[in-house]
Amino acid sequence: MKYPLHVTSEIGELKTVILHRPGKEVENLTPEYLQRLLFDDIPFLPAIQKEHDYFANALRNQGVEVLYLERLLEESLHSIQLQEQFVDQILEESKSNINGARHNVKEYLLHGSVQDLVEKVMSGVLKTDIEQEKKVHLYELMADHYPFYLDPMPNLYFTRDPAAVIGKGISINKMNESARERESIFMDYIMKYHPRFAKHNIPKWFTRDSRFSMEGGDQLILNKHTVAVGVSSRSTPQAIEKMAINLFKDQEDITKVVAVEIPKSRAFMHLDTVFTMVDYDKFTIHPAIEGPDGDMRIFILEKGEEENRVTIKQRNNLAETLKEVLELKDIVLIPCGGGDPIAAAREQWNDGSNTLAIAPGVVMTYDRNYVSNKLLRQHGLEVIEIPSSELSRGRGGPRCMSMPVYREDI
Ligand SMILES: NC(=O)NCCC[C@H](N)C(=O)O
Repeated sequence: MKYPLHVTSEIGELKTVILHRPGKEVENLTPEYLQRLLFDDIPFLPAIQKEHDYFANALRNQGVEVLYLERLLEESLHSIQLQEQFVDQILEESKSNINGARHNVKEYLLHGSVQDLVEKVMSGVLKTDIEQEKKVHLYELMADHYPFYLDPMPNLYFTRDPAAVIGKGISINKMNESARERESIFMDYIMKYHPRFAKHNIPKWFTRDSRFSMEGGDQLILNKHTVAVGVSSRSTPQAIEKMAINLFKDQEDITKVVAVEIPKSRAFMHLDTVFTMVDYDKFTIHPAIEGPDGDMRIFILEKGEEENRVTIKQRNNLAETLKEVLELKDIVLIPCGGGDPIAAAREQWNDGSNTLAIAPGVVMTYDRNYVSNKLLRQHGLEVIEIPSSELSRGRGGPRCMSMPVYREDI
């Protein structure tokens, strides 16, 4: 069987991708919990599903194999024993909400098909889901005070963040936000138990038991030698260094990890919300990540002399650093919203810089970012637009909504 993981760039022809079709979890959002669950508004489920289906079909029309996270997880939980083990881990990691009610919630989750199990875990378990006569604790009787035993996971359709394939291996991420912490359990199970992945000895460059967080939106593979990682509100320098050491040991071609510091703000939560690669020498950028005179804090990590050490060189200009590490004479930075302060801020808020390259020079973007889309076309890119009224409410774009597992080399 063909080795299932291979990603050596951001732009190589995309062959296989993992998506999650938004489900009932987004209907379990209410205004009170929006901020904690990292949403700015409540999507209309039939409409967000329609837009997501359009996205998946657009990928298929380009010859991309679309795998769904929910199906992969169901196929991974192929024995009763694994289903129980999975539920125990989910309950363990959701402990704040299930004090004393563990047995009831476990029984509720395991009663039914494996599809039901996965759907219930993703959509959350409401106090009203458990029969009234089984409840013995005060908090269980107070659904109005807090409605959930298990919180919903509305951010699951951003499959980019909980894990990232790099080269022949994977980084199973330690999520920074508690609302997203459990999401990376799914990819851990898929890699360990799904028949497509389990029999290959897949290297893990980073694991979710780390004390320090890192999320996939910050992990960009510039070419087969170079990975860029955002130092952001979500990804820590400690995690980046740890992953760099592991990559330098076992991913033969990787020689450089470039840590790019970005402002710690909600609008710029990951590097891919402000910077993506769209062609061999072209990148989208939100100009606000550069300080006055284009200054930034950028660090190039390389393998150190001593075991488990790296050497670090500092740089301060993104364009110059990209030319240096990619060995290019020139590069083009395409500013989100054309650099106009209003259009740039508006389109960046709706993920105007968050493009998904499906081949060199061919990208998927949200239709609403018409200023940025026009500019990308003026720079010679082929732009495939995705409807985005509802998808954009979760604050992520086409790159955030996709986890590439196989790309052709460039
Ligand atoms: N890579 C990305 O930027 N992903 C978007 C994640 C949005 C989600 N609501 C979050 O705050 O984590």
